[in-house]
Amino acid sequence: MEQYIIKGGNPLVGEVEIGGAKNAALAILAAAIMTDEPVLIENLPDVNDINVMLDAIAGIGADVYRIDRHTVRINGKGIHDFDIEYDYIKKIRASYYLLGALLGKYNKAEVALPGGCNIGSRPIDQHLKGFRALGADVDIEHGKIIAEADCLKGSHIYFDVVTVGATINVMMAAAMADGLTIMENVAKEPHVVDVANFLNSMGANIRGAGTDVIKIRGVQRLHRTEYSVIPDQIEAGTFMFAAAATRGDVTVMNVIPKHLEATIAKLNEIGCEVEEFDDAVRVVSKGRLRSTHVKTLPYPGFPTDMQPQIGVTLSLCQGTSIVTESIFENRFKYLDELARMGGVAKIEGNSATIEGVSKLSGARVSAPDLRAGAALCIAGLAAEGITIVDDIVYIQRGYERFEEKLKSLGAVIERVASEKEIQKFKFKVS
Ligand SMILES: CC(=O)N[C@H]1[C@@H](OP(=O)(O)OP(=O)(O)OC[C@H]2O[C@@H](n3ccc(=O)[nH]c3=O)[C@H](O)[C@@H]2O)O[C@H](CO)[C@@H](O)[C@@H]1O
Ligand SMILES: C=C(OP(=O)(O)O)C(=O)O
Repeated sequence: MEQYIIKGGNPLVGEVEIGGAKNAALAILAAAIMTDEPVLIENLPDVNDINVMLDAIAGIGADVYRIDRHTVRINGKGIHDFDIEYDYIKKIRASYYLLGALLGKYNKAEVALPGGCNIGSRPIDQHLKGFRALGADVDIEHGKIIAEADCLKGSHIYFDVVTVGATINVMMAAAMADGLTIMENVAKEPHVVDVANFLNSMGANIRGAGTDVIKIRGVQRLHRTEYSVIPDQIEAGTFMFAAAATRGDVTVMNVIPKHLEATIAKLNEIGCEVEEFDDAVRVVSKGRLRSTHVKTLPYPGFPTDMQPQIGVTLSLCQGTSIVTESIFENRFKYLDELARMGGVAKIEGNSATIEGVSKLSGARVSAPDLRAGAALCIAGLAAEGITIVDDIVYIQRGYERFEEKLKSLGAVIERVASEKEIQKFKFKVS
């Protein structure tokens, strides 16, 4: 098992290139199999979840040709199997997108119940409600979701909760249904818009993505396209909070500043200077930062996927901050790990009260999930002494060359795989 070992205390300084959005790319890869013509996708992040999705679609017969680390050509013509057996696919959340894609194209799909980070109970009832409204029979048997329809028919669907996954999944299936689908109370995240744009570039007729109501007029076939995935707002935000927590000066490059508004607002509130450019944002963090309150909400609210990163930063701000997690009930596990480093927080229900401390001290901690793992690395970078982060396999699900990017900003961090390497690192930096 690999670990990160970090010697904290260096302010992060410099420029860092942000990759394509994992959560947009995963849905786009699934949607790419909905045509029998070749689709070229650029700006893919080279992370584990993407590789699992590529293997899964190749496993059912799609032609997958990796042009380079960030570009792939996919042709769904050869798909011969609508049953996703592939062992790893059930471990990723986005496996559920293959249901919408296969159901839309072939009117049938069998996919293992999805996994993903253990951040809450994560039901998929709204996905199934949407498929059923389109006329599919949906059952769960032996750990698999089995969906089938004679013919999908457009429908009027009101989602009971705002869900990114169900919005995208049902949108994919409806793209090839007969007639008009109207989806209300949908998610407005940038990746919902990106997937709609991608499907439209293949000939779909989807209007309203980015608002509360999406209207989809089904088409009979989709066609070839070339598409570049949007930048990852969560990767960008992670580096922005790393700059804040280490009192650094970091410019995140290749971003869409509009997608980062909630993050920028919170950085301003705690006392960072934030400068916006056309496709870059600079964060300068000087002196002691001050506390603030934050509540996670669907976009354009503050993203739940950035809650651990701001939580760690707030633990180094003067005063008391309250963090309210309104999307997933189990996203505070990083605070228990942070306590080993001197962090002070009290969790009550879906709120954490974080008392700012003047310093954190390095310790051995475990990444409980993807974003919590990244947040603990931020803590290690800001702390005095050496931090070891175990279970970085979670971080590798969603961050490309994380340690290399951090190193380019002056961080002292290594990816190691044994106690011997840990000792070697300690000797080198002592
Ligand atoms: C692979 C991927 O893109 N994952 C993202 C996706 O997860 P995911 O698609 O799982 O998250 P959703 O947006 O669907 O979930 C939002 C809320 O709706 C609830 N819900 C969801 C579906 C459903 O059928 N029933 C239901 O009650 C969930 O429990 C949660 O409280 O969006 C989350 C919210 O932005 C992000 O944290 C995840 O990083
Ligand atoms: C929680 C996340 O991913 P997943 O939904 O795939 O678990 C995430 O990207 O922060």
